[in-house]
Amino acid sequence: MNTPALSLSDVRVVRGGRCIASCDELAVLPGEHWAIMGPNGAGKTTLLKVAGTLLFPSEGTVDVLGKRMGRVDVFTVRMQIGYVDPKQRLDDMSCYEAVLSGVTASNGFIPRWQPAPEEEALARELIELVGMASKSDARWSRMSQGEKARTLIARALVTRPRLLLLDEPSTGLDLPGRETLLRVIDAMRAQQPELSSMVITHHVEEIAASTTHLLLLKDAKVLAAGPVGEVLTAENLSEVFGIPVDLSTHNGRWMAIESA
Ligand SMILES: Nc1ncnc2c1ncn2[C@@H]1O[C@H](COP(=O)(O)OP(=O)(O)OP(=O)(O)O)[C@@H](O)[C@H]1O
Repeated sequence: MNTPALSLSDVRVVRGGRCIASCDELAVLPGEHWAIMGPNGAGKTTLLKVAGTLLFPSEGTVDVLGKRMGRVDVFTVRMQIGYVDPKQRLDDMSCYEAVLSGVTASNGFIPRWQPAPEEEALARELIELVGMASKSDARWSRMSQGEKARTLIARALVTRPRLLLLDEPSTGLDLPGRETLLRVIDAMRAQQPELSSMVITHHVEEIAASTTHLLLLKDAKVLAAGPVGEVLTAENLSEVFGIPVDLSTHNGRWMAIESA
């Protein structure tokens, strides 16, 4: 059976008496790659945190990688989830050390910890995958935002997660930086066919070509969810963002502007 990487049912997150995110039904299958879009405050990060077992909903059922939240030790599930928050700060270590530190999920290199040779080899492989091989000695404090984003993705992949969750990975990147990051995301998905991923983004130009599905959120509710070809429409974008939108495609990617 194709057990979903993530399954949400009647989920509601309530804070201060207000529902800040909800989702009636959602299943993310192995090999599916979802983009999550919606206006500021729509509840995107809140839902991603629920998916990452970092936040428990006030109501509803959450199954992550076949395990029901509330019935299992979340730490065992978390080891199979890669969560990338580009705002995360790491100690001032090298790219190689930062990636390896993902094995122990520590923000710093544990002095007496010795990585296994396979872990070192995987770290090098992932550094290559994210295009940081020539900068594996670069220190965190001197990395550009794009280099940090790529290092954090490699770090999240070092435990070979089955579910990868990225919260606005393109934030603050210039055009070449964004395009490099999207190539990294496409390459990573191609290399790991069983991986499922969810990526929050604010702009359709930041949706990687390998994206299979889209979740649109508005006012803490799901406005539409399904295959990207069906859900990513000018009509849906206009409704979710509250302005008339023209949408076009180019080489398997998308562009959106306000309609004249
Ligand atoms: N702990 C909390 N207590 C009360 N309100 C919260 C809490 N965390 C988030 N919120 C509110 O819930 C709403 C949804 O927040 P969330 O961060 O999920 O939105 P988002 O769609 O990711 O927004 P953005 O695009 O601005 O990052 C926002 O109005 C936010 O202020």
